[in-house]
Amino acid sequence: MKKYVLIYNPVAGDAKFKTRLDEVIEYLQAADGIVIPFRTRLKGDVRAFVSQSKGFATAGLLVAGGDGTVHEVINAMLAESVDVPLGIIPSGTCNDFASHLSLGKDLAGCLRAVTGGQWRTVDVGMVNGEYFLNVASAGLLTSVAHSVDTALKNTLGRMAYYFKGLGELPSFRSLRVRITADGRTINDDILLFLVMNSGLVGSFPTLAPQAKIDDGKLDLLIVNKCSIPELMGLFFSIFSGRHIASSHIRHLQAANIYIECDEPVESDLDGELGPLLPLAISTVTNKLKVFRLT
Ligand SMILES: Nc1ncnc2c1ncn2[C@@H]1O[C@H](COP(=O)(O)OP(=O)(O)OP(=O)(O)O)[C@@H](O)[C@H]1O
Repeated sequence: MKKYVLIYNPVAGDAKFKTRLDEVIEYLQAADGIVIPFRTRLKGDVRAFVSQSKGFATAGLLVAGGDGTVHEVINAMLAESVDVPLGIIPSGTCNDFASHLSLGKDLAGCLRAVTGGQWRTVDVGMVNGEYFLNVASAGLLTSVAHSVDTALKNTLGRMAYYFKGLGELPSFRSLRVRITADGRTINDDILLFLVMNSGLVGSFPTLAPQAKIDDGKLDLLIVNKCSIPELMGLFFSIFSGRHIASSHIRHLQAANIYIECDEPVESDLDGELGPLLPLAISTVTNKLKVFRLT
């Protein structure tokens, strides 16, 4: 019998995943599996559960939630040296990393990836001692994911993010940053930066077209200071991938990135509140396995 644990966030996305637990149990049992479910509550309880369930979850660890829940789970797995594949059941608002893996809202499809037993190794990022799976960022729009009210997210979904983001535009000032990326130094007035693993962030699929989740590198995308009309133009050019060529954008790939700013700026890691700048970011390879579609 294959043994799994399932960590699920009851309030992620539209808060509906919890009504489908029976389907998950039925699917896994039909494939000779047994699962212990764990309902997330407060920050930190995931790590305690992962530590205690270590000897049980020999076939895999499953997570149902959004990018924030996956973030907590991978941090717990890596801190506790849990070396089993991770199965992602996307049920959050954006689910960027899962979308990059082509895991959609089809529950049976995600479970098929788990019971199929095929996995791949993916990179993770590390910033000031904490792991991130998809993105570390700071500046304009980057606090939106962790500052939007959960109830609003449950009802409006992604629109809640977009409304909140639009509200930030008129009052935002640029940040003076110094960035060192694999020995190259950049001094710029910027609106925001994103350090990406998959390149799929905020449901925009093409933010870093060259990004790969197993190349040992992270993709740094900087939006330099510009006017609101220029920013809006940039925003629309993302859909065609033309933003990369814009004079307001700087894009590079690096394995080690150090970002500092004169002000105490907050960062965001996978949609959760991250540490204040400065950020010492590096790529960690060959530490995390994820189930993949066959
Ligand atoms: N039982 C709970 N009640 C309230 N909040 C919870 C509970 N369990 C987890 N959380 C919080 O939910 C947040 C993570 O949500 P998650 O990011 O997975 O979903 P989302 O915000 O809907 O999706 P996404 O990040 O993909 O846009 C974390 O901040 C975590 O502390």
